[in-house]
Amino acid sequence: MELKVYYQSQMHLYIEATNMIAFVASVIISIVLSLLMVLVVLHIIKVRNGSKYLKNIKGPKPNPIFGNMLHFAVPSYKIFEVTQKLLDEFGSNVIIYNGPLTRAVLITDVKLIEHILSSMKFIEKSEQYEHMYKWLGTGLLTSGGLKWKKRRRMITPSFHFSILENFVDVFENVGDVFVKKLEEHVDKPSFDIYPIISLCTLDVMCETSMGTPINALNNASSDYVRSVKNMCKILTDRNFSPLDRRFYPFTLNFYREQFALKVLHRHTDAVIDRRMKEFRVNSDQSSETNDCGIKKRMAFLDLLLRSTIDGKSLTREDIREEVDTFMFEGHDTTSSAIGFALYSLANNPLVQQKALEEQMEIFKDLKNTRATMADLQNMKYLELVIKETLRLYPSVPILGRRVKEEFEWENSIFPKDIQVILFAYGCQRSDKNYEKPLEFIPERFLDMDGTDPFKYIPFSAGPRNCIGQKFALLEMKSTISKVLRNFKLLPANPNPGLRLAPEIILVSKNGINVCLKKRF
Ligand code: HEM
Repeated sequence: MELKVYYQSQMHLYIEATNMIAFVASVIISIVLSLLMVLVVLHIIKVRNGSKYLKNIKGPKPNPIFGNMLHFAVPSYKIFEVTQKLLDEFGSNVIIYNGPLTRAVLITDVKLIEHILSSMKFIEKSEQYEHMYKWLGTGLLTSGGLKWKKRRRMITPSFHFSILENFVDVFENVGDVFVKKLEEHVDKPSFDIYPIISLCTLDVMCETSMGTPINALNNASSDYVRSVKNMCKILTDRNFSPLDRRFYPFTLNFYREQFALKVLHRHTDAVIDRRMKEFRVNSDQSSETNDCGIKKRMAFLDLLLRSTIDGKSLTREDIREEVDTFMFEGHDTTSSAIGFALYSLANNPLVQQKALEEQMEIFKDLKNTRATMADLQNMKYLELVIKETLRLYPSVPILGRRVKEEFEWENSIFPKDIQVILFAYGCQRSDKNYEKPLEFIPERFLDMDGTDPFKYIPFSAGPRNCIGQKFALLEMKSTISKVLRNFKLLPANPNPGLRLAPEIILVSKNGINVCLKKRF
């Protein structure tokens, strides 16, 4: 009898629990359905109301829930293919719904690119750059408005010729270690050169921006090096995540980011504190010379310590923003460009031969000479090779801006706050802008005078162009020249080619594979 009562009560509990679950499930389903309904209605209203705007700009039909994002739900190395199809179908500017209610315009029209890039009205960055705030704060790359203007004015003199000249030694020293590392791969039929280049450019940026070597080439597993790499990966993941940003704190990357940030900021803060102390101690003497009276090399950090805005020195946080920005913006961009330049030289033997002949004219002893600033400036053909590399493989393939003011363009009104995606990669590979656009022809830059400068924007253009482009060009010349003089570059065997993908920078998902033979 007791057992029966027990079973009955258990059964009763079971039915109650089942009813409760069914009730909760139906509430959740109703909420989700209502939200979807609201989304669909808002989407329809938005699309209808939007008809006043962007009248002459077409795009694929958006889905009320995902917008056009399902088009981009492909492996990252297929994104360029998808984008090209959209441009072929809808013209040189395309509307893309990057969510149910938000849209952006993908732009390859050179005149429209010029209109946006050349104007002080359109200097605000798009919302993707906000993912970088935790690491870079609002330094030169991510800031906008008055803060950006003041910082730009303050930092511009740090890239003066006389300051860059001091960095040539750093390029050369790190380049020597780089060549030693490459020697470990000589005669292999194929190897991915990119990871070694990336450590090389990290070493250059650490020493030039903080004045402290990190020796990444020989210590790739140091906490700082791993954290820089992890942060770059996390930023890429966030840019392509279909998850709404509000869910980010519930992802593993959020915790990885916290950890990486601690390491990165601790390192930069420690270097800044040390240099600040030295600066205070030396401020009565000339801190620009060492104990023997020899002129010391100034890192960007030292220049920032001496800078003022509105008569006030920068705080530690201000300086950290800029130093971290140089670390981020200066290392991966340059490694991408060096990687694709070496790949292009390996796969274009006649171009490589011409570049080598130029090196032979400049250096009597190809192997043991260190390049000077004058040597680097004499590398005219190598400069064409680098320019052509950045045309076909722009390190920053996409530039994002948020339009802060409504404007009209060829009978289409661009609404305030719309995001525009300036597609440098598409523009620089279009047959509207270049003959034989997919061929690697450095000589094309010999007679580019008088053609539209906005069809070539690897360093962006206008007021927010790359402040580090001269630095980057010198670093690239120094590094590529060393590789050319020490090794013959050959295509990888077998040659897997490149699987290009627009991450934060342009990458090849299957690596940058080449083969090296020693020249001596
Ligand atoms: C091949 C190498 C490089 C390429 C292709 C490149 C490209 C670019 C591009 C396209 C922008 C504009 C980004 C945007 O509007 O979102 C930019 C901005 C910037 N770059 Fe570079 N960059 C390179 C190297 C460097 C180096 C070596 C440094 C530092 C030493 C640097 C520092 C910066 C900074 C601080 C900005 C922000 C400028 C501003 O908004 O005022 N870049 N770069």
